[in-house]
Amino acid sequence: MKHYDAIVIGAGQAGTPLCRKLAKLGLKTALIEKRWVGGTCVNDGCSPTKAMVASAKAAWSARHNETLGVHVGGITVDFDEIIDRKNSIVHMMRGNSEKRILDTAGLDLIYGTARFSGRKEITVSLPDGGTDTFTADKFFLNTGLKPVIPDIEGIHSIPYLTSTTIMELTEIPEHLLILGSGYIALEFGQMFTRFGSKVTIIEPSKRILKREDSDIAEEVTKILAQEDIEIITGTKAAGFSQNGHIINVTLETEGIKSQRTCTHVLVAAGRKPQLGEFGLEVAGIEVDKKGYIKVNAQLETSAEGIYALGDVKGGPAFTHISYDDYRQIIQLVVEKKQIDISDRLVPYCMFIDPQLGRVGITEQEAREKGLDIKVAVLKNDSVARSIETGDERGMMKAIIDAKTGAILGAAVLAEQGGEIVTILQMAMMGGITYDRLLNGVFAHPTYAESLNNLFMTLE
Ligand SMILES: Cc1cc2nc3c(=O)[nH]c(=O)nc-3n(C[C@H](O)[C@H](O)[C@H](O)COP(=O)(O)OP(=O)(O)OC[C@H]3O[C@@H](n4cnc5c(N)ncnc54)[C@H](O)[C@@H]3O)c2cc1C
Ligand SMILES: NC(=O)c1ccc[n+]([C@@H]2O[C@H](COP(=O)([O-])OP(=O)(O)OC[C@H]3O[C@@H](n4cnc5c(N)ncnc54)[C@H](O)[C@@H]3O)[C@@H](O)[C@H]2O)c1
Repeated sequence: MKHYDAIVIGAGQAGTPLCRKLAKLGLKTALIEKRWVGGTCVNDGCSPTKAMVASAKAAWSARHNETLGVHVGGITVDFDEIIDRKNSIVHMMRGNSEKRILDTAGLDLIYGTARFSGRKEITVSLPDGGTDTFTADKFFLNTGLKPVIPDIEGIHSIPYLTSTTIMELTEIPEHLLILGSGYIALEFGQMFTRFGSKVTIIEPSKRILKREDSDIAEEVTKILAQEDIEIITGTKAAGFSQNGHIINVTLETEGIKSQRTCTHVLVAAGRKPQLGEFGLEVAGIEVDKKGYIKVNAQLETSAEGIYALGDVKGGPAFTHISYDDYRQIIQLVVEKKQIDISDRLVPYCMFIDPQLGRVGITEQEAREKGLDIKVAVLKNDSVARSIETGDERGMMKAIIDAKTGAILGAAVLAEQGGEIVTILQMAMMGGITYDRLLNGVFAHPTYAESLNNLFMTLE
C-alpha cells in the first residue's frame, strides 16, 4: 500500500493548484480524479458556458446593430461551429492543466474514483476495473457538486437535459422548457433564445432570482421578456410524458393543473453533493442536513487532518471561492497561519446580457437585519455611456451604511456589470466611502464615471 504526505481528491478549482503547490513544497502528493482534470469550471461550467454565451451575444449584437444604423443582412447561427469552438476551448484548458500536473515532480496523477476505506485510507476504482489502496497523513477533498433532479412524476421517462448534457446537443431545441430560474436557467435560457429556440422558464417561487432584491429581479424579468422568453412563476412541474419528439408537461399553479408541450426539458433546479458511495462515515467525516461536508472556519472536517474545499463544503458555489479555499489552505497548512473563511467578501456575476454583477449584502438582507442604510439606485437609461452605445437596459444599486458611508453591497445590471461591480468591491476592500466615489474624477464617458451619478442620487 503506497503512502503519501498528502492526497487531494478531485481536480477542481482548489484541488488542481493545491496538489501542484504541495508537491513543489516537497510533499509526496497524489491527485485522484475520476473524470477530467479541471473539474466543473473547465469541463462543464464556467468556461464552456461563457464561450457559448459569447456566441449568443454575437447573434444578439448582429440583430441589434440595426438600431445603431449598421445593417448586416441575414443572420445564421451555426450550432456545430459554436459547439466546436466551445470544445476546443475546453480541450485546450484541460490539456494545459493536465500537462502542468504531469510536469510537476513529486506529484502522481491517478485517474479513478476514490472512496474512504479507513480513517486515513482510500481505495480507488481504476479505469481498468482494478482497485488500488493508498494512505496519507492529510487529505483534501474537492469533489464538487452534481445537478439535483427533482422527484417529479415521469421525469425519468423523458430525455431531460442537465447543464452538462445541454452542451452536448447537436441541434438547437425548438422549444426548451427550463425548471428553475437561477444562474444556470437564466444563462442557458437567454443563450438558447438567441440561438433561435422558444424558451419557457418554470419557477416554483413567486419570483425569479429570489436571493436578489425584487427591483433587480423585476428588471431582469423585463429584459428577458423583451427577448420573448416566457417566465412562469409560482408554478411547479408536476408530471412529464413523451409523445414522439413532443414532451407533455403538467404544470401546477396554486393547486390548479394545466398542460403544456415542449421539445426539450433542462433541469436547472440547483446542485448538491452526492457523496453516497464516498465512505465518509468510515473516515469519521460528518455532513450537514443538506448533505454538504461540515467544515470549521479553517476548512477542516470533523476528521482531524482531512479538509474540504470548494463547493462540496456548502456556501457560495463559485470558482473564485474554491480557488480562494486553496489559497487559505496553503496559509494554514504550509505557512502555519490562522485562517478564517467566515467573513470573506463574496462577489459573483451572472452572465446573462446585460451581466448582473454582485457583491456584499442586498437591500432585502440589510432590512431583515435592521441595519441603518441608505440605498442609491440609478437606471441605465440616464447613464451617458449606455445611451451612446445603444444599450440602456439595466440599473445600478448600492447599499450604504447611513452612519459611516461605507459601501455594504452593490448590484450592477449592465453591459460589463461584473467588471463595474469590481470597482465597488475594491472600494469596500480599501474602506473607501461612497462620498469619495461621488466626487472621484473618472474618465468620461465610461460606465465607471456613472458611479458619480449613482451616489449623487443620495444627495
Ligand atoms: C453550468 C455551470 C456554469 C457555471 N458558471 C460559473 C461561473 O460563471 N462563475 C463561477 O464562479 N462559477 C460558475 N459555476 C460554478 C463553478 O463551476 C464551481 O463553483 C467550481 O467549478 C468549483 O468547483 P469545485 O472546485 O468545488 O469542484 P469541481 O470543479 O466540481 O471538481 C470536482 C472534481 O472532483 C471529481 N470527483 C468527484 N468525486 C470524486 C471521487 N470520488 N474520486 C475522484 N474524483 C472525484 C470530479 O470528477 C470533478 O472533477 C458554474 C457551474 C455550472 C454547472
Ligand atoms: N455565473 C455564475 O457564477 C454561475 C453560473 C451557473 C452556475 N453557477 C453556480 O451553480 C450553482 C447551481 O446553479 P443553479 O442555477 O442550478 O442553482 P440555483 O440555486 O441558482 O437556482 C436553482 C433554481 O431552481 C429552482 N427550483 C428548486 N427546485 C425546483 C423544482 N423542483 N422545480 C423547478 N425549479 C426548482 C429554485 O427556486 C431556483 O430558482 C449556483 O448556485 C452557482 O453557484 C454560477
